[in-house]
Amino acid sequence: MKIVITGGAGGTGSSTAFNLLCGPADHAGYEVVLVDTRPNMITSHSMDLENAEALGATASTVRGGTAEDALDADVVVVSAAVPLRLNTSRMVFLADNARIVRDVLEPLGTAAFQGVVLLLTNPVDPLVTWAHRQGWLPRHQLLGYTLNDSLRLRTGIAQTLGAHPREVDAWVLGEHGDGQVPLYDRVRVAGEPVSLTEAQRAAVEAYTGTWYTRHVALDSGRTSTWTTGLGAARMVGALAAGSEAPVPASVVLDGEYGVNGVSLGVPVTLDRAGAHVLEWDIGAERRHAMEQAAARVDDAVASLDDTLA
Ligand SMILES: NC(=O)c1ccc[n+]([C@@H]2O[C@H](COP(=O)([O-])OP(=O)(O)OC[C@H]3O[C@@H](n4cnc5c(N)ncnc54)[C@H](O)[C@@H]3O)[C@@H](O)[C@H]2O)c1
Repeated sequence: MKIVITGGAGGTGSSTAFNLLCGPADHAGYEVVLVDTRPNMITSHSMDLENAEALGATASTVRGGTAEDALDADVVVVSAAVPLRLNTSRMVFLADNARIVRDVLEPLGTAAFQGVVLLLTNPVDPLVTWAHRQGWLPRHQLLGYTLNDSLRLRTGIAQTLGAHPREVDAWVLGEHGDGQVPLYDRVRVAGEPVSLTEAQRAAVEAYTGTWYTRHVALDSGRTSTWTTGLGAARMVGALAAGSEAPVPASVVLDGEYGVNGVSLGVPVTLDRAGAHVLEWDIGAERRHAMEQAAARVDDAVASLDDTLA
């Protein structure tokens, strides 16, 4: 498996590489290639990470590379982006990051790329939607990383109920942004269904609803690099080996959940071909929320088309 990380000198990209090198022993050895517009930083990470190979659980390797490495990769993780700055919505990065994503993905479209792209760059749903509309990649080969919303919901529930987050199974679909659609009626703790009281739900939402703004307001200049690198590496592992375990990811929908032609977070299974959408019965209220989230993303893409025209 050749895994190219474009933006690999940055926080999430280098964390993804690290987690791929340390990954579970049942994952195959990966050839991890770091690509970035900061060559010295790539060299720095490669010199550091290649020494960690000796402690790795598999025969994975890491090296620096160039943009051409992506063309024959099995998976391209894209975390290339402009630097984080103070904001209250990921949408402020849409136009600047779309230009970067175009530089990365357009050549893949031209080269009839056969692998899968996992896009981390924000705002992830409009960028996946927009990139798909350019005709560069079929929808199953282009997925956006949205796992963190569900992880934050699991953490919020765990803290509220005094459980360990690992025991909590809880899902957020919809937009990786204001149009989140949490599935409170599917919450399980230690395998058992759990119904939160209004007060418990309010406590959870106080955690999840403010996580992004609280973190950005720290003005640290860093994103959620540890969680995202670990989550992205796990998803690469599922893409490589194939997995029946559902995970959330943003995929352009083709009528599923009442949405057409817009990418939103939905449950998927992963294998070498990419993402396969699972259609769960989420009820009329949440289907409506999915449609509203799709309208928000669609509006953002329309504004982007105007900006880039
Ligand atoms: N989807 C999610 O849940 C999630 C989670 C965390 C971060 N993110 C997003 O991921 C992106 C990256 O975050 P980060 O913390 O790694 O940022 P970062 O600033 O640390 O890294 C971005 C890297 O992209 C590189 N880059 C810029 N233009 C490039 C180009 N044309 N080609 C190759 N490399 C290029 C930069 O040199 C830099 O090393 C941001 O958009 C962030 O919001 C998404």
